[in-house]
Amino acid sequence: MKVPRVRTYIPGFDEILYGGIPERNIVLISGGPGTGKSILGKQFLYNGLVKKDEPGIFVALEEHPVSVIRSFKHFGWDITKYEKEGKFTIVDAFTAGIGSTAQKEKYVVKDVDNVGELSGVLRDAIRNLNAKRVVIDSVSTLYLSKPAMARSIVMQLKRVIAGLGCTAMFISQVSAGERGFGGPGVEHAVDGIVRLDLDEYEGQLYRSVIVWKMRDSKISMVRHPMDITDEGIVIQWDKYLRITNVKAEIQPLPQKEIEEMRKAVEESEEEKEAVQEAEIEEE
Ligand SMILES: Nc1ncnc2c1ncn2[C@@H]1O[C@H](COP(=O)(O)OP(=O)(O)OP(=O)(O)O)[C@@H](O)[C@H]1O
Repeated sequence: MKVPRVRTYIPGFDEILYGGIPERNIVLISGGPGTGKSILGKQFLYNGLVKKDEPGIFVALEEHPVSVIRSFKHFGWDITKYEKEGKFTIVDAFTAGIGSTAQKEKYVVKDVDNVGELSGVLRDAIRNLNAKRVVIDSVSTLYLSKPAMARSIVMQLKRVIAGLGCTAMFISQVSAGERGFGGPGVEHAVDGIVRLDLDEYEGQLYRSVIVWKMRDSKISMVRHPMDITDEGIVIQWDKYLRITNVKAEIQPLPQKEIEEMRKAVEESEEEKEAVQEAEIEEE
């Protein structure tokens, strides 16, 4: 059975996922510092609004809400327009409501150590906006001081988010050079894992992305080169990064695989349209 997909519209990302993220999946976006995790999450939300008119929520645990808006704007993504229309909001789990700007925020989590409070605020926000996309930046902040609780925290959030029909990215911070994605409890609890990397070879930094797992989906099995541009993230889905002991080089992917990915993306779009048409006819 074909699973409905949520297109990210991030150049190259839907291709390496063979059509997009399966609906209601919770995807861990894992990576070291500066690898582009936050940008990827923001682009996922912004594209949902622009391309599909799908409301979105950004849970800010690492950045002040003002900085969150600024970094959307840095890429030319006018998120305030959607905020005014009631289609986008920030859940402020950063300021604890302290400060004049913070007091204007509608959705504030006072105690981030209380996942019940966060889930409650998030549930209200999803219902009020009729949100379809959620990004938590970063989920690892929630269990930094209590790793044994990581799995139950992630499961509680997953129940609320997937239960209300949303698809989400959970950003997970790992140390530069660390091989894992966020601890065994979390890695098995989430539906998908995408890892962003920044590696140095011969004095040059290379950005890359690899899909480690995605429930109910075929995935690209190679590491793809990735760029951060003034318009956001661009994944070179038709190339892979070949790393040997001494060097890394960008290689083209076989044409057959390129065609298969391109076709899967086209089909997922056609299927969504067919479902929408069927729904309209039913009404
Ligand atoms: N316009 C741009 N062009 C190229 N690179 C950019 C641009 N804007 C930001 N970057 C790069 O994006 C990186 C930051 O990305 P992002 O904030 O998503 O990282 P992150 O993975 O969330 O990091 P952290 O976990 O440290 O917060 C910066 O290191 C910066 O070099």
